[in-house]
Amino acid sequence: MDIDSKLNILDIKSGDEASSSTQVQVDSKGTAEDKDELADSMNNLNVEASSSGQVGPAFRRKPVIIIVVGMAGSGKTTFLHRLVCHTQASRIRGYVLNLDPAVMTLPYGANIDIRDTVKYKEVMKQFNLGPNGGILTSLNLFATKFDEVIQTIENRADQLDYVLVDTPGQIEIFTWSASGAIITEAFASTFPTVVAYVVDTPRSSSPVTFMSNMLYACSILYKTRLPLVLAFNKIDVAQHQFALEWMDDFEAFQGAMRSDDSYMSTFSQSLSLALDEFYKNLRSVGVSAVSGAGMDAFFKAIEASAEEYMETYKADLDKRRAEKQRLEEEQQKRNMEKLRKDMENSGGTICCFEHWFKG
Ligand SMILES: Nc1nc2c(ncn2[C@@H]2O[C@H](COP(=O)(O)OP(=O)(O)OP(=O)(O)O)[C@@H](O)[C@H]2O)c(=O)[nH]1
Repeated sequence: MDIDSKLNILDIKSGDEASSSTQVQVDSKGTAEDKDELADSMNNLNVEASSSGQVGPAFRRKPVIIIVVGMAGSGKTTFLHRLVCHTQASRIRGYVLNLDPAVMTLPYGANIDIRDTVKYKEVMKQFNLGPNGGILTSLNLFATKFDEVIQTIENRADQLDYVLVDTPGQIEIFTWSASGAIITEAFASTFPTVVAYVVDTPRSSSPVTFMSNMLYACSILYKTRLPLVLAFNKIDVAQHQFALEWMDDFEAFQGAMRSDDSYMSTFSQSLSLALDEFYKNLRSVGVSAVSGAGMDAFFKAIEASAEEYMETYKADLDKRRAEKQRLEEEQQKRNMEKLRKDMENSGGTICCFEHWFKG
C-alpha cells in the first residue's frame, strides 16, 4: 500500500459518553514531522481519555434503594406490599420496582415491572428452558436495559424518598447471578442502596435453620458489599426475641443446641463464634407483613444504614471505581504505546490498526 495515501480515521469513544469521543486523523507520509504529529495526536487522545472524569451518572443522596431479598416463602412480596401501604399512609414518597418475572399477581401496583418488558413464559419456550432458567434469562435480558431503569428513577429522584425493589422468589437467582450483580451495582453506584433480608421467623426457631439462614445473609453481605438490615418477618406468629438473643450472645445459641450432639449441631456451634463479628455489623428488626408491626423501626434501620452507606460503603465503592478506572487507563496507555510502535515500525500502514484492534 502506498504510504503517501491517506490511511484512515480512527474514531475512539472513551469513557461513558460519546461526548468524549476523539477523532484522530492520521496522514501517514512516514516523515519525522508526521511522526511528531502522530505522537501529538495520540498524546491528546490519552489526555482526553483520562480526563473524562467520573464514569456513569452522578451520585445522589436520595432516593434510598431498598432491595428486598429472602428465602422463598419468607414473605418478601407481602412485606413489600406492607411497605407500600406504610409509605402511602405516612406520606413517604415511594417508587416500586418488581424484578420477579414469574410472579402471577402482585398485591401492590409496581411503577416498573419486569413483566411488562420480558414475557417469562415466552423466554422459557423460545430458549427451551425450565422455570429457573426462564427466570434467570428474563432477568439477564432485563439487566441489559437497566440503564433505562436508572435513568427513569433519576428523572424522578427529587420527588422520591425510597425505591422498593422486589426480587425473584428463588433467592439465588438474584444474589448469585451476573444480572443480579449488575442490577445491584447499577443501583449502588447511583443511589444509597440497602439490602433488606427477610427472615421467616417461625421457621428459624430451630438453631440449625437459623444458622443456615444467617450464613446466607452473611454471604449476601459479603457479595453485595452493601449495608444489610435483617427483617425478622411474621412476628405476629412467633416473636423474634430468641434470634436477637442468639445473635447477641453466642453462649445462648450454644445453650439452645446443648441437647443435640449431632454433627450439624457441633458445626453450628463453631459457626456461631465465627458469625459473632458479622452480627455486630447488622441491624435487626422484627416486623409483620400481615399486621404491619415494626414498620417504623424498619425505616429507622434503613435510614441509619443509608447514612452508613454514605460514610463507609460509598467511600469503598469510590475506591474500587477509581482503581478500576486507573487499570483501564493503564491498559489504554499500553494500547496506545503498542499502536505508536506499530505505526513507527510499519511506516503507518493500515495493518497496524487491524493488529491493534485484534490485540
Ligand atoms: N402470619 C404471617 N404470614 C405472612 C407474613 N408475611 C407473609 N406471610 C405469608 O407467607 C406466605 C408467603 O408470603 P409471600 O409474600 O408470597 O412470600 P415470598 O417470599 O414473596 O414468596 P416467593 O416470592 O414465592 O418466594 C404467604 O402465605 C403469606 O401470607 C406475616 O408477616 N405474617
